Amino acid sequence: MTDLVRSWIETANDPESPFPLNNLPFGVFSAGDAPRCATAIGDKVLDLAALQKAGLLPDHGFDEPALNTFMGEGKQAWNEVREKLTDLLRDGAETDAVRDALHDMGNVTLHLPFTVIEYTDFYAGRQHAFNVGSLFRDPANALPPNWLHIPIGYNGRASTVVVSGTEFHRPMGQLKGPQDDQPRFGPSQRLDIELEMGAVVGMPTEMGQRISVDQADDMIFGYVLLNDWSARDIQAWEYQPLGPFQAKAFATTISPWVVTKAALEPFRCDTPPREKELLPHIKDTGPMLYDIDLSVTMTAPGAEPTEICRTNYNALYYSAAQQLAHHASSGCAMRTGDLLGSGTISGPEKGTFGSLLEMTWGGKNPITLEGGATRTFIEDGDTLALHGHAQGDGYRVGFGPCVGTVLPERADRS
Ligand SMILES: O=C(O)/C=C/C(=O)CC(=O)CC(=O)O
Ligand SMILES: [Ca+2]
Ligand SMILES: [Mg+2]
Repeated sequence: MTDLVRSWIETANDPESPFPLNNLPFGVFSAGDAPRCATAIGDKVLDLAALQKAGLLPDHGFDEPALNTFMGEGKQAWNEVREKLTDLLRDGAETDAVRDALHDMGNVTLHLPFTVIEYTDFYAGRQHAFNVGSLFRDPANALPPNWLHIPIGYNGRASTVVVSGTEFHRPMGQLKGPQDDQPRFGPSQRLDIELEMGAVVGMPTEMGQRISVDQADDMIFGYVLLNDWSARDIQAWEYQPLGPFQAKAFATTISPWVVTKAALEPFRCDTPPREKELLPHIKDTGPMLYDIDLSVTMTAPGAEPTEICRTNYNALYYSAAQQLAHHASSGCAMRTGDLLGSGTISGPEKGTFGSLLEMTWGGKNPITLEGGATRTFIEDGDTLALHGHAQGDGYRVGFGPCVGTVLPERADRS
């Protein structure tokens, strides 16, 4: 485990700060002007477009309103910028040029950090797959027969991936409960969250090109928190045989900062023991997961937040590198700005489940929130927030907020 790298920006040295010099995540901000690329340091946002203009950083398109140009340049460029920023921000290195490019985090707007080109969602949490299989199908055969061999996924929607803080309306859809003769069209009554992490693809592949797990790992630029909002009633009626469609297409929230693989390197850890030997194209090549503490809070209107789940990214069965290697294995081209959802992260016991569907066991066991309200699924005005950080020795690597508030359904159709 590495130690805290001290910065001349004092708030970055606070052991509770999500953004010490060890982190240096990438995002996009504006301060009443044009969005451009930034990093976070302590309670400040550092304008990378300004540093690029001043000649303190090479031109990686930091003046653009998305990180895609930089993300497509690959590992060497990513690491060079990280080293340069570390030199500029290190304790004792204070300069006017860098000080002038800082903004208070509280005074800026954070935007979607990159243009999401495509969004694929996986299903790599073993306990989640077991729980959902038990609830939707048959507890005796909860895990599908392919699950221990393939990182199962489906192609989701990039069009509705939004940055933390974006509100959205309750989704409408076709609903048919087990007791109903006919489906009807209406607002979802079983709106849920999914606690996931997103892997952000930096380097692309060509159509037909196959990659090893290690090559896939090198292509990943970094990670975000990801809430894959899910309408369980729409899902239950629509999902066979082609998988989720409208049930997960209406909104997906990500955190505003992409935490780089370099920052997470000290927190690498092993995948779990393999119950079936994996095929060569996705075999483990070393520690492939990360030790990242994750939690979820739920807040009813006017009340204080309640922590409803605490778990760890290391509860997954497949790593993002294995998912990416599998994704490209047929010859599918992967592109800069592809977003891969990990799948819902649920640990083995109660209190570690990453969706309300599991926490309330299909809506049968309500949970009680601060202020006394009870919930099975999400009600209008509720706010859900994912939190995540890797804990180092005297510092932490945080992801920033991943928050969304659900508004009532839209009355109109326009
Ligand atoms: O019916 C199923 O088994 C799948 C259920 C899901 O909710 C799929 C999904 O979003 C995968 C995940 O987040 O783990
Ligand atoms: Ca999901
Ligand atoms: Mg340019």
